[in-house]
Amino acid sequence: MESKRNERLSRLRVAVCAACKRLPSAGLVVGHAGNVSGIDRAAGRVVIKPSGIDYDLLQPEDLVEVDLATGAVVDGDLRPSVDLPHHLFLYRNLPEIGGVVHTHSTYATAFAIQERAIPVCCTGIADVFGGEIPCAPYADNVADHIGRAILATISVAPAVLLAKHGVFCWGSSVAKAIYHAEQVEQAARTVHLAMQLGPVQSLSQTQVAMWNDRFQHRYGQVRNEPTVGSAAMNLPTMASVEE
Ligand SMILES: O=C(CO)[C@@H](O)[C@H](O)COP(=O)(O)O
Repeated sequence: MESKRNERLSRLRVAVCAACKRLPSAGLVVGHAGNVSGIDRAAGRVVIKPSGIDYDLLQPEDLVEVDLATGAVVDGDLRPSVDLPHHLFLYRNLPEIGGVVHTHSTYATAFAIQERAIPVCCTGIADVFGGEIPCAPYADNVADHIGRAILATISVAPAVLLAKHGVFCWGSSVAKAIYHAEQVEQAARTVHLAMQLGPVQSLSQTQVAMWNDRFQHRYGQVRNEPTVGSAAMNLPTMASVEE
């Protein structure tokens, strides 16, 4: 029993470490910005990036393991990401999620600086997000202010922009959370370009629902894992972590 739990947690460390390394390689962060975490709900543990660490040097054993209920560090010599309280807040309030990613990716943060949602104005955004990517009002970094701002803003999309700050995304696994972070930036870049050409109009709710339903339920293969993200990165999914 104990060995299965330890095995799960070490696989989670591998997944979170690989996802961390994906942030700079996908162009979603510069320097030490951003962070990734994953959760093992059966163990009640969150594994998160250490604060201010070089992504190049990061190893699974460097990650910090935290107790979900208390927020106490239970394994790791390094200080956890400064954004740990927001990750914990999301895990405590969104029981279905398995991974959280925070970035300052360029185009998405440009929308956040303008305090503007990314509209659902093309089929790719409808597919992945099922609606606009909303923007939460500015929140300072004290206590659970950022977590509360995100929670109050969530609609259907597994992502929220944070005014004057960046992006928080999540998913049922670490791999899906990273996939959503990549897709947010792709959406922001595309919509930004479209806006240079003239005003953009959102798709109707009916059209958004049709595209999203097909993508979420009939696109790809039976497990419908994202074909970019977990497969391309060969990351373990939360399902395999839970096996
Ligand atoms: O947005 C922030 C801090 O407000 C973070 O994304 C930092 O850019 C990275 O912090 P660590 O995860 O390294 O502590």
